[in-house]
Parts: sequence; structure tokens; C-alpha cells
Amino acid sequence: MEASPAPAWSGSFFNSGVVLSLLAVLWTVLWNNLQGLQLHHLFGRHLNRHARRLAALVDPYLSVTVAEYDGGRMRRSEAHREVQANLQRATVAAAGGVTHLKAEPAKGADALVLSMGDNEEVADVFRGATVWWFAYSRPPREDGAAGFYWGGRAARADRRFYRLCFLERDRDVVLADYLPHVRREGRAVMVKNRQRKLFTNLAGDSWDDDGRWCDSVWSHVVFEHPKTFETLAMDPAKKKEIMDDLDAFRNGKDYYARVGKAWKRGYLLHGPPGTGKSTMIAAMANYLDYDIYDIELTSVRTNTDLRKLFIETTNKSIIVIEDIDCSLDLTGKRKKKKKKDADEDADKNKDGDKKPGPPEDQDEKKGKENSKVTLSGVLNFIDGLWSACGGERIIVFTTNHVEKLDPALIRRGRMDKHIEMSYCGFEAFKFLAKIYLGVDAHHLFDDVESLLCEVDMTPADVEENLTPKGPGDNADTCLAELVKELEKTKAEKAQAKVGGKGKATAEDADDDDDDTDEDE
Ligand SMILES: Nc1ncnc2c1ncn2[C@@H]1O[C@H](COP(=O)(O)OP(=O)(O)OP(=O)(O)O)[C@@H](O)[C@H]1O
Ligand SMILES: [Mg+2]
Repeated sequence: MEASPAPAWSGSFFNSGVVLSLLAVLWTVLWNNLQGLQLHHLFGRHLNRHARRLAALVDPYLSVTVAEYDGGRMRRSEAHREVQANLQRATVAAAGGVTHLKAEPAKGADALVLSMGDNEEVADVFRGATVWWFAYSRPPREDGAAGFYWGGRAARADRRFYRLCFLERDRDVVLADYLPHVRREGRAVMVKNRQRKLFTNLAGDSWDDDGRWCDSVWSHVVFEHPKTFETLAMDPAKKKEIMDDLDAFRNGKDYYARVGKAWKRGYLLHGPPGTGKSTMIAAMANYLDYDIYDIELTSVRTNTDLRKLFIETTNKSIIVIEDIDCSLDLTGKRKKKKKKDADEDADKNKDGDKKPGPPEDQDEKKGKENSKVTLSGVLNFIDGLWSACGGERIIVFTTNHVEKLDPALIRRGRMDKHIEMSYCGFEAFKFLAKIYLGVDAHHLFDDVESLLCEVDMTPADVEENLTPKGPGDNADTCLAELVKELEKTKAEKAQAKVGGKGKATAEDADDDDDDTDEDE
């Protein structure tokens, strides 16, 4: 936001001669009367502009311009958003004064948020001072700044502005009180209308909404996941610990400023598939009322693109990288290992001992090949200088194989809290039984408890067994089904153990033979 001591918009302040001054005084008197009667709304914005120009002859205007982007074209300005939100109120109040309104969906099925379109103007009155807001846009600059890599999509779009005009005599009240008031009111409107969003980055080679070519862009849908901590099954003490941690983070602005740390926190969620890692992220977002930015690393071409995506994220958000171990070859160490593995495979093939591993998903493979994001790029993204921009962001990594991750990636300070999501325990089961079947106790609970101590079953599988499948299903049938499934898994486990032992014994015997040969 920049205040300009220059006179109002296209008109310039001039003061030439007594006649002109007299005319101006007359106009001012007339104008003030019109204002008092609120008649200017009836005459529309054209009369307003002429009237103001004449009034400027005796009392010049000042203007303040609020641009959509600050820092070149890196990030959308908070002030612009707040002014836009605040002007929704003023625009609606202006009734006939604005002829071109923009409508966007708002919270609630049928609601729309209205704001003024380009080249529209709206008046606002604050403590007796009348001010005018004017919305306008300019084409992208052609001086090379538009091609500057930071700008990306934003650099190629029209530049949008709000200009606030007010009389010199109202300078103090507008700058000291009105503008902070606008920002506060704007924030309140934003909170009221806010729809939480789930963002994902689109692969390069795509077109944005305005038909322009883009490298990496965020695209979003409204986030409406039903999972909350109330319906997330896990050890109650562990759940409370996580919720307390999130509360401390949310309320920790002063703390982070005092200790000199960027206001962000990293969570590593690890555990087998189906243990609720993604579900936990949804519960966290619902609890904190944050947006989610789900980064698909294989679609990000370079470290620069990753940084650009990061800078475009807003405050109060959770940035997620799922299955970080599968996303990219993040370390030189792992790359070397892979090369070694490949060499070993080649040797084996030569010997005719071909044991193909699981086929890698072709898209994933292509993504890995196209992406040049490196471990240091990701580390920079988490805790480099840029990560301090904005604040109030949570970064979550998920993985099924925590042991495969480079220790640098998950050390405390980067991933501050490591949360193990594990197989379903008895407490979690009781919780699910209550939610799914509405039962606190049942004679089959003891069986389930002892079986859960012996076999591993994910909450996803327990949930599936507890879900009634037909009209005849109830707590008895569902629990019996679960016990049957657990017993089956237990039997399979025992079978596998016996098989394993048998194999081991046979191998031992072979070894003994070898020893004998050697001795001979
Ligand atoms: N702890 C839990 N509480 C309630 N529901 C759960 C829990 N864990 C898993 N579920 C259920 O199981 C399903 C799968 O869980 P989710 O996708 O969160 O697993 P995940 O750990 O992310 O698995 P993956 O590693 O394969 O991504 C979810 O739809 C959810 O309903
Ligand atoms: Mg998942």
C-alpha cells in the first residue's frame, strides 16, 4: 500500500486565478450540500468525479494505491485481499452506485459474495470523512518483469489495483484510523465468508483459467472432508497430545517471534497403509480451520518451481507431501544405492537369475525422470530463508517407510513432531465400535481384545468389518465378522511361521551339507 501526496487520479491540482477560485468555492458549497443530502448516489459516479475535481480546486485530494501483488509479483498482498473483502460491504451498501458487480460463491449453499468490477467506484463515509475507492487493472508490464521467473502465472495476468481518494483535510483520519479499520473489517469479512480449500499443484504443460501457458500452478476445490478428531480412532492420550500441540502452534505467534523462529511446524506421519495418516491430515485441517496444499512433488520440475509454489501458499495452511519416500529420489545416497541395485540386477540377468522387482508405476517413473527437485531443494523449502515468509504454516510429510528417509529430511527442527500411526489397538477398536455400531460393551469384546494383541489389523480394515453391509446386519453380526476375520489372519500368520521354519530348517540342512563338502 503506498500513499501518494500527489493530487487525485488523472486530474491535477491547479489554482489559477480568482474567477476559478470563486467558481470552485461555489462548487464546494454545492458539493457539500449534495453530500449532506446523500444525493450524489442518485446522480451516479460521473457527477461525483466532476464534482470532486472541482472541489479539488480548493481542497486537493490525496490518493493511496493498493496493488494486488507485493514484492514484485511474488505474492498476493494481504492488504489487497482485505480491501477487496471490506469493499464487498461498501459495494452492497452503495446500491445503485455500482453497475458492474463480480460474484463469487460463498459459504452456504446459495450464498454469493459480491465485489465491484473494474473501473467501478464506490464511496464510503468514515467519521464524517467521505472517501472513494476506485477499482482498475493494467495489462502486464512489458519491461521484462513479466517474464521474471517468480511471477509465473501472476506475472502474465493483468495487474489489479484499488485506489483510495480522499480530501487533504481528512488525511489524518484516513491514514491513521480509516485504513487500519478497513483492514480489520476486511479480515472479519474474510473469516465470515471463508470456504476452506484443498489445493493441488498441476503438472507443468498446462493452461490456466485465463488460457495462458503455465509451469506450476495451484488449482483448488472446496475442502469438505468429514473426518475430525472426534471420529479419528487412536489412543486418547496420543490424540490429546497432538491436539494440544496444534493449539500451542495456533496460539504461538508471540512465542515464535520471541524465540526468533519462523512460525511453522513440521509433522512426520509414518506407519503402514490404512493406519490413518491422510485421515489425520484432514482432522488437523478441520480442527485448525486451515487450508490444505497437497504438493505432488513428481509434478514439480525444478527447485525454483517448488519455491514458487511455496511462496504462493497462504497463511493458516497445511502443506502436505504424501509418501515422501516414493515421490522422488531425494538423496545422492539413495541414487547411488539405486545405481548399485541396477548394476546388481544387470549382473543377475547375465547369470540368468532374473528376479524382477515390483513394476514401477509408469506415471511415477516419468514424473521422477522429469523432476529435478533435489533433497536440498526440499530442505530449503522446509526451512530455508523463504520458509519464513508469511508464517502460520504446518508442513506434513507422510511415509510408509520412515527408515528409508534421509535423516537430514526428518531431523527435529524440520519435522518437529514424529507421529507413528499404528495398527488398531483395543482402545481404538472400542472407539470405532462406538461410532459404527453404537455399542460400548459386548460379549465379543474380550475375544477382539485378545486377538488384536496377537495380529495386526489396520483401523481401515477394522472399520470395514464394522460397517453394516445389509438390512440384517447389526452389532452382533458385525462383531462376529470381525472376530472371524481376526482369527483367519491369526491362522494365516501361524501358517506362514510354520512355512518359514520349515524353509529355514531345509536351508540349515543344505548349509550342513556344504560344510561337509568343504571339510572333505
Ligand atoms: N485411525 C483411524 N480412525 C478412523 N478411521 C481410520 C483410521 N485409520 C484409517 N481409517 C479409515 O481408513 C481409511 C484409510 O485411511 P488413510 O487413507 O488415512 O490411511 P493412510 O495411512 O493414509 O494409508 P496410505 O499409507 O495407504 O496412504 C480412511 O478412509 C479412514 O476412514
Ligand atoms: Mg494416505
